[in-house]
Amino acid sequence: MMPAVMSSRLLIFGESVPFQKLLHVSRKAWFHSRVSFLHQVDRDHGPLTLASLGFRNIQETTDEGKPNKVMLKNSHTEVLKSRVKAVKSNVIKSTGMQKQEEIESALFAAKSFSELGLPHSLIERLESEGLRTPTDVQSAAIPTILKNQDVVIQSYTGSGKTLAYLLPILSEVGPLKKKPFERDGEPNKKTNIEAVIVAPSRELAMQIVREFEKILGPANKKVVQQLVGGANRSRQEEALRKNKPSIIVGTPGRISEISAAGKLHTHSCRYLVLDEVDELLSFNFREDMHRILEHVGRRSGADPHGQKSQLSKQADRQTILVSATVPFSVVRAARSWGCDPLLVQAKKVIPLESILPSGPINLSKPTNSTNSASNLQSQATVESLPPSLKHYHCVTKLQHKVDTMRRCVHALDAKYVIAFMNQTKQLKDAVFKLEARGMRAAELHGDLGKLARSTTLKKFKNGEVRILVTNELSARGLDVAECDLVVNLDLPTDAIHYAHRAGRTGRLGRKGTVVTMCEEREVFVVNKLQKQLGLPIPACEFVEGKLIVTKDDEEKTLKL
Ligand SMILES: Nc1ncnc2c1ncn2[C@@H]1O[C@H](COP(=O)(O)OP(=O)(O)OP(=O)(O)O)[C@@H](O)[C@H]1O
Repeated sequence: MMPAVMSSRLLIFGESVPFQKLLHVSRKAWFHSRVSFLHQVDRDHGPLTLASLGFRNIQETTDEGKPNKVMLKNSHTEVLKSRVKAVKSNVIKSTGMQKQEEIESALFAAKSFSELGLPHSLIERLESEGLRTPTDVQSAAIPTILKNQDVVIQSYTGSGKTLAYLLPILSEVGPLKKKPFERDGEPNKKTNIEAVIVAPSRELAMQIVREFEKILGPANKKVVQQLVGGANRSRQEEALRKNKPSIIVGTPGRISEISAAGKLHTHSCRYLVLDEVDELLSFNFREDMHRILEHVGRRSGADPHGQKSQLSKQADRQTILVSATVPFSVVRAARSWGCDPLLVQAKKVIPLESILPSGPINLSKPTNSTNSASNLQSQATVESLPPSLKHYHCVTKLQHKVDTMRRCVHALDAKYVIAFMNQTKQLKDAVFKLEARGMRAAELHGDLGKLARSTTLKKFKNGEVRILVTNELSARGLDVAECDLVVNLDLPTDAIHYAHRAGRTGRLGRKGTVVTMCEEREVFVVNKLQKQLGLPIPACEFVEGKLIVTKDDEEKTLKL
């Protein structure tokens, strides 16, 4: 039995850490079990996010009173602690053994990128792009990744998670990397592909490529190459051969296809990043993700099923998992794919081992034992949404939804609107109606060709199109800073989908509004979302060009 220690705020008796056990299971078997777990969670309990999970903010010990693996791996977080100011100290008195951790209470807020251990060349590039101050999640993630830790990065939409992993990678890979004298040890030998970044959609992968190119500068564009589906594969293979990029960014299908054809050599790759990892765990990507996880940063010739070879293989690459929403399936996958991974959030870095599948606890908010599971789960999902967002719902008949949206756009004087629908046919009809009423609208969905999709996105970004009517394709990752209104013309399937859709507005601290249109019979779904998200979504109407919150709802939501 593992003794559990009580903190002043938490009392959680834990599961035994499954990591060692997992090492005995063939990788294929556990990958598939992760996938089915994700589906199980979604089906049975609705969406789970990280903060809906339990944390042990304590160090554990073995029966003999020796520190266990969790304790030993915390030297890094100790280092981080020394760099930051602890805002609160939890004095944990335990049964005779044990140091304590205050990792969760440390405040990570660097005032400049130069405080984070990045090379000068990279900081110069950041400055020339007008990037001076890191966001909270960047302050926490960059030094952690630079210490070669496997990590799961979780923070709300639009908080800058891309640069949080991109900068430490560019610090070690490509022309801006640390000079030998800036490093602690010997410079690494140049390998072929040094970093692989996987994203679930073409648009997101292309956006990540643009972010890399922006930081690398025009002279170094060839360091990074995109391998996305829907584009000419032989041209991509030719570019790989000619340009010898150090970093590739792509979608699972295309990366695994080119890898299977023997045209992509990633065995000595140092970084594997899975952006929107919870989406990448979905059934659709299972085969391709399996291949990527088996090959990237894995030396060939090793026995894929032996425990020893798996351990040595695990040390070969650094695995970085990223999303605003992290269900427990991701936590388990991270433990299996990585080596003692850390969870990095905006203001805390904690060992992933300390997260439990039960008892949703959010350490950033005071809690007590009387909190219901749904309340705690709600707090969890809130962490995936920017705090500056305003949420409303509007009850309307199905046939009036588009007109109501038009009035909503006028009432809020929104300039960049993203409207989500679930079916392509209805989506096209909505665009038709909007255009007929003189609004500049365009459709964006998977049935469109690559060129049409990128042209539409460009038009939306440069303001030619005011309302982008789209589906789940655009819910994740799409970064249009100016987007000031998100409208759900159809309800999202669950709170996680709501969070990603909503997160297209209010990016990086900007203001944003989310309005969900629903029929009378659908109001119960909105009520459920309110509970799961732990935030008020009051009813509103659009009267005389103004958004008016319904009186009853104002009172109800105040009680939330
Ligand atoms: N330190 C910074 N200073 C200024 N702008 C930044 C900084 N970090 C990131 N940004 C910008 O903020 C925007 C949002 O960043 P990013 O897309 O990485 O967010 P995200 O957390 O990954 O969001 P999502 O979860 O929706 O994918 C981007 O346009 C990015 O260039």
